[in-house]
Amino acid sequence: MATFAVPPPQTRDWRELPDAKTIDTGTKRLVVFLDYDGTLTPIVEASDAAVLTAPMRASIARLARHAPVAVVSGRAREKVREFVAVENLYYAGSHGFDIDGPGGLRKQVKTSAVPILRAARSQLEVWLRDVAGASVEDNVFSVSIHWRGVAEADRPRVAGAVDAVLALAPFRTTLRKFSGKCVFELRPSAAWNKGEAALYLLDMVRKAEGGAHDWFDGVQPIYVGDDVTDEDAFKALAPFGAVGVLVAPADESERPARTHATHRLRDVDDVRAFLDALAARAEAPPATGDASTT
Ligand SMILES: O=P(O)(O)OC[C@H]1O[C@H](O[C@H]2O[C@H](CO)[C@@H](O)[C@H](O)[C@H]2O)[C@H](O)[C@@H](O)[C@@H]1O
Repeated sequence: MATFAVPPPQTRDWRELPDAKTIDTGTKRLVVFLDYDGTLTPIVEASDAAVLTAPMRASIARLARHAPVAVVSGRAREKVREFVAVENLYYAGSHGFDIDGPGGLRKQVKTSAVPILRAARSQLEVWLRDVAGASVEDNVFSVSIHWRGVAEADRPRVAGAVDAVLALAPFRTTLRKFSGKCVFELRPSAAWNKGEAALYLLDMVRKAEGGAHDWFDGVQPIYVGDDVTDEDAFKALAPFGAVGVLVAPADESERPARTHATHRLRDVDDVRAFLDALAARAEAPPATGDASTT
């Protein structure tokens, strides 16, 4: 059997990444993955206030006319679908545990954990009801415990409540804790994350297009995200030559210092301009030798 070595993905300081204007998208077929919070909408105080603007919706819809587009979010699939409200996209909610897409595609990972997550959420609501500014968000296949609005002095109480609930049976064996931007997340214990979901979706796009295994040689995956949970996807897609775009404002204190992304953008406005540039490229393919997005 032939073997080949896949180089390990590189981590690097995000401040040293080139910005997305320099991406050579070549003539390959694009497959675009988009995180939601912090990527398509700015980070805001109240989770439910992070609604998509009409211009961003139009840019996503425009690109989706030319390339498969997937939204990969920590939010519940139904909620992110409702917020984005563009048809014919792939939607992966709860960090990829709950997926749907065109043609009736449906994949749910660890459905057995859903009632356990519901029970954990109820416990957390009790533990946190006296902590001003804390909130518990039901993402169906995950639970988000928000502490952005919690006073500095009370933040240890939030972390303590999450750890106390996670120490109880059956949670301690079935759930795992992760951290994001001013949020703790409980997810099912499983070898699944945004990276696995992105690989699954890439293969589903291949199947939908009737591609054989050499189909992967002709595609250019692009993943745009801003949070630590997106690092799994940057890493998983790297062997496919993916362009990983980190949305990282210069003053962003919530960014990890090192990333598996290959490029960066400053903010949500830059993301929209980037999506428009990709769509424009598909509408008027660049002449040979001029394949960048600008
Ligand atoms: O994977 P994502 O689409 O980036 O979702 C990650 C979490 O995003 C949301 O929380 C974050 O954004 C909120 C709105 O800007 C902000 O208030 C919060 O502090 C952030 O953590 C969402 O509410 C979570 O459910 C997602 O898991």
